[in-house]
Amino acid sequence: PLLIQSFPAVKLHLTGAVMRATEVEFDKAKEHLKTLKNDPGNDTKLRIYALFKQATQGSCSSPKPGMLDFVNKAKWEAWNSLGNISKEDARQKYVDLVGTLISSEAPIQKEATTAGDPKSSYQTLQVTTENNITTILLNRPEKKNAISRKMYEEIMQALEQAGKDDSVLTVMTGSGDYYCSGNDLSNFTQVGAEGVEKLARDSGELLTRYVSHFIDFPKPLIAVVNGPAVGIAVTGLGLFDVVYATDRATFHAPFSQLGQSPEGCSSYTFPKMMGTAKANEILLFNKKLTAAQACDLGLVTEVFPDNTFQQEVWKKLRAYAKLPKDSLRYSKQLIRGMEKEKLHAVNAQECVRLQERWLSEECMNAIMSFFQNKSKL
Ligand SMILES: CCCCC/C=C/CC(=O)SCCNC(=O)CCNC(=O)[C@H](O)C(C)(C)COP(=O)(O)OP(=O)(O)OC[C@H]1O[C@@H](n2cnc3c(N)ncnc32)[C@H](O)[C@@H]1OP(=O)(O)O
Repeated sequence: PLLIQSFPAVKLHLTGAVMRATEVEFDKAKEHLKTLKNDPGNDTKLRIYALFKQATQGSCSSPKPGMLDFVNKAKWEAWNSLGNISKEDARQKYVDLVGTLISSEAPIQKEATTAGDPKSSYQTLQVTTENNITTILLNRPEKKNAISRKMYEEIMQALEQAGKDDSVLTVMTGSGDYYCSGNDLSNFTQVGAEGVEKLARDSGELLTRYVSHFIDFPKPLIAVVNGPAVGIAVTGLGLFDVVYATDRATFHAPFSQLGQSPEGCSSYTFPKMMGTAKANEILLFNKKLTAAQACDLGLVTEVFPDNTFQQEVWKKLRAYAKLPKDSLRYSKQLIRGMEKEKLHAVNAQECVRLQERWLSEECMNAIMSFFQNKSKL
């Protein structure tokens, strides 16, 4: 219902009848769509809309709406971008896309409502345990899962619980069309009576603790990157043990553009992983990577087609989660243990530099510019 309310055009078209071979599947997908609990985000809603139009009416032939008619122009562009794909192909893609959205919510709906379970008390996350896997779902899809102060605290709390619970693996993933758009820029606009210096100090302390939770996490930690990742959601990936990404994901760490500097230990993990020259393009010059490029550079373990991403990844993870828990834990300790001290030192150094950066004119201008709607990435 959330999806339908927020995108009335889709509702309008859901009433149309389609007399085709996949009619039953297509009709089922339309019904399933109405049961989605989480808003999948504008990009996905536009794709659903476009596939629906193509499946029911064929290629787009209507005139392009005017420049100022933003909503209809975005819808027209999404539909037009499907070109000449057949109605049958569009119908299949529609069914696949809805299936992916539903399956990404399925395990969550089953467990998140357990009465008295501390996992159900999060405001910015959904945390569930099933099949020996604890999943931390970043759950602010309307803000592209930007990490607010509350969310930083809740992720740390969820990691502490997951580190101690009976699960074998811990997974982090995003709700909606983004994995995560990085630090919530409004974290820097909430200046208290004690001024910006205090805000920068508190932010540095928060970030140091946040990154430390990843450095010290004792079990295999897996990122299921379901869409674009920005800023700290990219840099922190160097502290995960395995990173699976949809081919729709992009990886962007635009620090100099934002007047900031690298964090999440990326000033150490990225050059080590991919070589200094490649790391510099990303960390100094804001290069946005495709999923395939990120995989070639070693930041991503494997890339999957978007329409089978959830099925393929979760099948793999369920198999891994049957492996002996202690063996995995000790193996991770051997692989990562030697570097822990170094990583904590890098984290501390990065946070000191960031505290200075957050007080700089370069950074303040970039944040103001974003909120005045002048600059998106
Ligand atoms: C405690 C301090 C710790 C600091 C740690 C430091 C970390 C460094 C970083 O993480 S740097 C990266 C910071 N992130 C950004 O600069 C991303 C900013 N966002 C964008 O450029 C765009 O929103 C986008 C490209 C991610 C998505 O664009 P799109 O057009 O698809 O969607 P919208 O812009 O309409 O987004 C929907 C709403 O979400 C809000 N939003 C998205 N990202 C952020 C964000 N990072 N911070 C705050 N708000 C964000 C956006 O404003 C829209 O909100 P609205 O519907 O209320 O307008």
